[in-house]
Parts: sequence; C-alpha cells; structure tokens
Amino acid sequence: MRPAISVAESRDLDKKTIEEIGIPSAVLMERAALGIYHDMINNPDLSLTKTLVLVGNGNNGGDALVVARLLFTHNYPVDILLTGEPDKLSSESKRQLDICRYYQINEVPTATDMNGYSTIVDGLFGSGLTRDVEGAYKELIDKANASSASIHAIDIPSGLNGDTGKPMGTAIKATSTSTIAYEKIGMVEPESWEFTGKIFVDDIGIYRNNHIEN
Ligand SMILES: NC(=O)C1=CN([C@@H]2O[C@H](COP(=O)(O)OP(=O)(O)OC[C@H]3O[C@@H](n4cnc5c(N)ncnc54)[C@H](O)[C@@H]3O)[C@@H](O)[C@H]2O)[C@@H](O)CC1
Ligand SMILES: [K+]
Repeated sequence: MRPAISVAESRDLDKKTIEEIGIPSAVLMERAALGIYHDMINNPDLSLTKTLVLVGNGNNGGDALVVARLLFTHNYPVDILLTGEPDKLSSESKRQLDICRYYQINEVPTATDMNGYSTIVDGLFGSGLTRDVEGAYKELIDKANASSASIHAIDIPSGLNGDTGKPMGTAIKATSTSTIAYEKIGMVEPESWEFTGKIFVDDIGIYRNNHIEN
C-alpha cells in the first residue's frame, strides 16, 4: 500500500522537522523545489517552451518561486504571476521573491492570457488551504483549467482537500503533481486523480520515523 498521511500530519511533520530537528525551512523549500523541477523536466507529458508560475501567499507559493528561479537559471522561458501584494507573502516566500527579482524574472498581471503558455505551475495553495476557494482565486483556477496549458501542481492541486480528495469550491486539474514527503490520504482516492494527474512523491528530508520507510 502507498504510504499516505493526513494534511494535519504533513503540517506537524514540517513543523517538527524545522523546529525540533532544526533543518531550516529555506533548506526544505530549496529541496522541495529541486525535486519538483526535476519531476517537471523529466516528465514527457509537459512541454516547457513557456511556463507560467502561479504564486499564492503561503509557502506553497514559495516553493513555486524557487521552481521559477530554477527554470530561469536553466534557460527555460518563465513568467511569474503573483496573486497578492508582496507584503502579504510569508517571510520564506518574500525571500524567494527577492531572489527572483534579483534575476529579473518577468512578472505578469492576473489578467494574463494563460493560453500563451505550454505549462502552468500551480503554487496557489498546498497544505494551508483552510476554506472553500472563492472570488479571484476561483476565477484564476477555473481560467487555468480552461486554458490550453498543461498544469503541474505543487504538493496538492490548489483547492483540492488533501484529506478527502474532493474539491473545495473548485480545484486545479493537473496533468501531474509533485507532492512533498508523502502522498496525502485524499490522493489515494481514485476520484482525486482527475485533479492530481500523475503523482510524484519528493523526498525532501521530512520523515515520520527519522528514516525513510520502504
Ligand atoms: N518550510 C515549510 O514549512 C515547508 C512548506 N512546504 C510547502 O508549503 C506549503 C504549506 O505552506 P503554508 O502553510 O504557508 O500554506 P499554503 O501555502 O498552502 O497557503 C496558505 C495561504 O493561503 C491562504 N488561504 C488558505 N485557504 C484559502 C482560500 N480558500 N482562499 C484564499 N486564501 C486561502 C492562507 O490565508 C495563507 O495565506 C506546503 O503545501 C508545501 O508546498 C514545503 O516546501 C515543505 C517545507
Ligand atoms: K498547489
């Protein structure tokens, strides 16, 4: 059976790894993004001729910003779409935005035509989703789903409840998803697969029992 954890356990493990074990949050974010980047470049279902990276305010958006930087530094054309004001970003994500701005990675407005992209990276919400998706975020997710681009989701397709595998208001329908550390229990439910697409599990140094379970 595929090992899977609840969203709450995933958040507890992140916290324990950072606060108790002492691995810095930025190190985990860098490792997560390296894994996601490699999943993307090795995935024949994605074309990386032009990628749009959707960035939410939390650390899921921080992962997305590091992925944008890795694509950029490896010469893949990439644009960033910030959904909020930079001062609303989590501190980890703000650090990553500053690095992206050092590299002068192109930023585009929310009204951008998504059909101009071959791939969209979904970094809107991950394990921090707390309520139904409405308003501008719902519009953005529905627009991404309706576009001709393939979507690669970070950790959990945005809007999907990681515990039930059901959408909360709406949810990203991804071609593929890189989930961090362990699959979330909702992703084992076949009804979630129209949202997750192909699932990659990325080892970033977060373990339930201080070592990798095989
Ligand atoms: N350093 C860390 O803590 C790590 C975090 N990781 C990433 O960080 C994610 C979790 O980050 P966060 O805890 O910051 O949470 P998220 O990035 O999932 O989202 C939290 C943000 O979304 C907002 N929000 C929640 N539901 C909403 C809704 N329906 N409509 C509008 N806004 C809504 C919250 O107010 C908050 O600003 C993981 O899924 C993973 O991608 C990974 O990089 C592993 C390490
Ligand atoms: K996501």
